[in-house]
Amino acid sequence: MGRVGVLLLNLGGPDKLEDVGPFLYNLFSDPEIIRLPFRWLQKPLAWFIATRRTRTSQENYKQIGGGSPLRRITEAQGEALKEQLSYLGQQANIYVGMRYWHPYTEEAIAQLTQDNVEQLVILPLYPQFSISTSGSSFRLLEKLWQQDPKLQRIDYTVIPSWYKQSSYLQVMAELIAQELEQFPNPNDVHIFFSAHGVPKSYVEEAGDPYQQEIEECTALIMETLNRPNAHTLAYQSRVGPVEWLQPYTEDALKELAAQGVKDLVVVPISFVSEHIETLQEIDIEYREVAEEAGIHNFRRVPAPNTHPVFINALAELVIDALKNPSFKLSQAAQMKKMVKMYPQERWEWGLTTSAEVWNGRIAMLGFIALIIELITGQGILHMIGILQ
Ligand SMILES: C=CC1=C(C)c2cc3[nH]c(cc4nc(cc5[nH]c(cc1n2)c(C)c5CCC(=O)O)C(CCC(=O)O)=C4C)c(C)c3C=C
Ligand SMILES: [Fe+2]
Ligand SMILES: [Fe+2]
Repeated sequence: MGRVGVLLLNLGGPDKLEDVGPFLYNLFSDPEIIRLPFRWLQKPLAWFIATRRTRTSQENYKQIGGGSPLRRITEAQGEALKEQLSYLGQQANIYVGMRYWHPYTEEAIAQLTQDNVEQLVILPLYPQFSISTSGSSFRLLEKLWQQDPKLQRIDYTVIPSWYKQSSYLQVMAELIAQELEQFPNPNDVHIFFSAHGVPKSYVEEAGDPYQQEIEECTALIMETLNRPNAHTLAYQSRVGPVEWLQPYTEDALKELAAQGVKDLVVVPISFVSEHIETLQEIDIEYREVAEEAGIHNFRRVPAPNTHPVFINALAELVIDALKNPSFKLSQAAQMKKMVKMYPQERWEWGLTTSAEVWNGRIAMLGFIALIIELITGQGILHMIGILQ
């Protein structure tokens, strides 16, 4: 076996408050995050939304110490994975590639080519696949591969999603059980799975398998836990005015409180590391919502981070991937036949010449309206709540 590398993919987060603006700009510039009919509008709109969101987002990062812990935790996971792989007899170099902040995926790719990696396992640190997370990273990697003949010589394989992996299910069940045991009557505690949301159209129009994988993952964790507790699945972190997957976490918490639930354990299900959406959104914002509604005993299950059973899950995934036939980026990006990802797909209304002309005119009007709104602070985006 040649020199082996493992590329861990994650979203990235601002290390300090000054990074928040440029990080948000990178995020909103991604067409897999904001799906627009006109590609040329992407960057101005990204700049606009990022500018308007920076202050609120900075306030949130301030509450968790002034920056995201995602880089530190992901690097620690990488070191622990290297050790565990070596213990299992597999030597490998680990590379961390973030989508929207340092260390960028491009930096990781440059490093692994310099190290002459011959066999590579691409492992997203998202248990479930979504167009907006793993899909976006795969799309970027596909582009980098097409551009670089050196990369094309690497024998690589992709793990598109891994929410069914037995050691992962085991660690989730263990972490939940530990939290349940903190209550006087563990079996009476309500288990609340809070998944990261995505716009409903991703699932219903673009064919994102995310919701189905989240639902299956929840059922598998409950099966592994093997306890009689009642449970709920809801979706957090909605951004913007469009409809996202429902029920929303906030509404579901109020609903459970109205039903008389007093003891609750929240399980963050789309993440494997602590970050702003666990430390700020769940621990501060949703706790407040729950307590105000009457759920007085609110606990949160920690993310797996560097838990040894979780690191072993990652190591098992890598070892299995090296043994199995390789899975290519093009296959991973289009796992389900309906999945539509940019830039391949074009909107139907852009397919005729006259439609293109009209698209351009409408987009120009939209862009002018956007600039006016930016200057005056008044307009449709304020009215519908996308801007404050
Ligand atoms: C606007 C659309 C967004 C979609 C769709 C989305 C999906 C999605 N995101 C994660 C995981 C993470 N998101 C993080 C930050 C973050 N995400 C969005 C927006 C969307 N996410 C924003 C605006 C931000 C910045 C924070 C904020 O201002 O709210 C992070 C990094 C957090 C950190 O600690 O820095 C992660 C991780 C998943 C799993 C997901 C869909 C499945
Ligand atoms: Fe989010
Ligand atoms: Fe996000």
